[in-house]
Amino acid sequence: MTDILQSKNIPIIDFSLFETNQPLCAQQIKLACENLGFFYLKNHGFNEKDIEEVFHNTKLYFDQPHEEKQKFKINEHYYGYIDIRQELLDLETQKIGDHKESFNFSKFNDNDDPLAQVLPPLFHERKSLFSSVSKKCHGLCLKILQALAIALEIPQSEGDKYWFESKHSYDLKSGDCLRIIHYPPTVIDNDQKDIRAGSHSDYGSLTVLFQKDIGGLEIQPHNSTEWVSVPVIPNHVVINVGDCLQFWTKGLLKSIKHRVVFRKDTRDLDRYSIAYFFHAGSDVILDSIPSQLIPQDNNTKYITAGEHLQNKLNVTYQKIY
Ligand SMILES: O=C(O)CCC(=O)C(=O)O
Ligand SMILES: [Fe+2]
Repeated sequence: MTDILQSKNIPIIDFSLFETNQPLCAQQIKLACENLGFFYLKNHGFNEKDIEEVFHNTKLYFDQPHEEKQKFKINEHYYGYIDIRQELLDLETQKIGDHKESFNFSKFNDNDDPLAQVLPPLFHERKSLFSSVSKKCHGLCLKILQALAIALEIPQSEGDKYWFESKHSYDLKSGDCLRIIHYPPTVIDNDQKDIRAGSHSDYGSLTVLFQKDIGGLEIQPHNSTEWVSVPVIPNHVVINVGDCLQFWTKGLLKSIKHRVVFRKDTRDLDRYSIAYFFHAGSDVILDSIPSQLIPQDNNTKYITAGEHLQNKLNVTYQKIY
């Protein structure tokens, strides 16, 4: 209950509005992205059974022996298994890596791509489930970007509501990734600071996040030092803006910091989450930006074109290899 109260400032948007009242849906999404960059969606169109199945297989996968998981460890494209403490998201304050393990899936292309990710047997057998959820996440993000383009009034000459969409086709080469995450209970005693996922912002366009049962996700609103809990609300997904969208809109839409902490009541329990990181095609990120995306009276310090994203990418690679 406390959690729900704490989350009162995080908007909950009914996504059935996208079909019934697109202008209203567009305004609500734009407002949420301008203020907090984080919001819940209900009536998002996912089949709850599919999401349950993904969580079920996520647990089965991480329950396997360590050697089994290591057989498909993270590759140079950032797909595969990432071990506990291998990723460190907050370089400034963390002394040890995140207390989590994860598995990154690349996009699922139907053609026989010789470079396609080779999946562990457990996932290979359930490829159609993971492929369908990955594509649904991608499709949902495209709709959210359409809503944003409507609210930002991108003119027809620039591609109107399809401006963002043209840069995010499923077949473009991009950093898109479906990630399953397991946060085991902490093994460090209470006096030492341990964290499930250090403070960071996501560097793509949007992230779709499915939480289940165990909370711990927190956000730090823009210009604030406070951390606000993002509790689990059954059948709701969490959406957040990434750095790329903040960059394209010169800070109008906010990519804010978030982290996953050990809460006292659940520090002894395993936590699982599923995230979809939605990215623009690598070759089109720096294409020209319609002037409508540049707010007229914005005091936000601009992020330098591309450098920020590049830095983030380099950081990601450095900490793994
Ligand atoms: O597991 C979560 O709730 C959040 C994970 C996250 O922020 C990330 O992997 O970027
Ligand atoms: Fe994140």
